[in-house]
Amino acid sequence: MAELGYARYGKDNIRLYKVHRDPQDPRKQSVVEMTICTLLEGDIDTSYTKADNSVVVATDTQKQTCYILAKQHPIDPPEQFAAIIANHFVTTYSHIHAAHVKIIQHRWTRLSVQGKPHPYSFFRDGEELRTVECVGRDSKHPQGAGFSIKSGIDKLLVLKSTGSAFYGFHRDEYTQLPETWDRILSTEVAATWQWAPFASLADVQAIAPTFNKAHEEARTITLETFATDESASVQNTMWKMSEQILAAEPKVDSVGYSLPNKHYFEIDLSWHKGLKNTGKDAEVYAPQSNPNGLIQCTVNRKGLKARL
Ligand SMILES: O=c1[nH]c(=O)c2[nH]c(=O)[nH]c2[nH]1
Repeated sequence: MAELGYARYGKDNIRLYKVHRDPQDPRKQSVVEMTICTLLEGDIDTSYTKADNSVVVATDTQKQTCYILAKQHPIDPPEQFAAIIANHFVTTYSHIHAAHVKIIQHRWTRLSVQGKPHPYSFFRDGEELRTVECVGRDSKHPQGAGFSIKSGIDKLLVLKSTGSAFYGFHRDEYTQLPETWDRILSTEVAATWQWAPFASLADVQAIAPTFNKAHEEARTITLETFATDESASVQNTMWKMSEQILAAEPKVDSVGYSLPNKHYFEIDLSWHKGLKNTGKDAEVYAPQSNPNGLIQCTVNRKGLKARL
């Protein structure tokens, strides 16, 4: 009559902070703060259907494991740390066949005092996040053993006050939007890049420095393309960003963007003494919270579609 479909369980919102002290000067420090989600899959159906807790690696155990692994291993880059956690679960427990690990890394940027980087003080320079989604599988998993890793940037808020147009779009009896050759463009960037599959943890570890390099490249490409592209549309600008990330990082199979179009409406003030505030005279705008456009795409490296 009933059978279990989707079944995963774990600990969400595991908050973790790690300090690194310079061995030469222990007051010279760097810090990383992250929020982790672990979800396990495997031969766990009986915990749902038969109240059999013997197959349950408690969610508290999953949390403690993250702390212990953080003590024993580097947590930078987060891609490698996510793979270390996933690998632990699928190799330690023979009935766990996949571990899904998400990491959100929060910003702590070193602050400067009188122009000099301070050895142990940091500030939150924006809500931008670095993200990782890693799945580690053992050989009993239907997809076979290996690691899939998707890196990303989230909540990166940007605005340009000109250099964006939107015209030539389809018009019919439902269309009210006028064409524009000069508009404000603002979005909160969510970008992801999917790495080619890894056969083992050792393969992930072998390219560890590439993860930070790719993050920097993707961030720079996103920001610089946003700024310099004479944008014809959000669609076309995000395509240009995606193409460049694929070109910059050969081990990336596909790139995805999800960009809300955060509208700023012109305000007609002509009712007040003929004040000119539209078209080329527009200076005061009304930022809109909703509704917003939402433009998404995934751009694949040519020839790889089959494996994604
Ligand atoms: O860049 C844009 N893409 C759209 O698809 C769209 N639709 C819309 O109303 N404004 C915009 N802007």
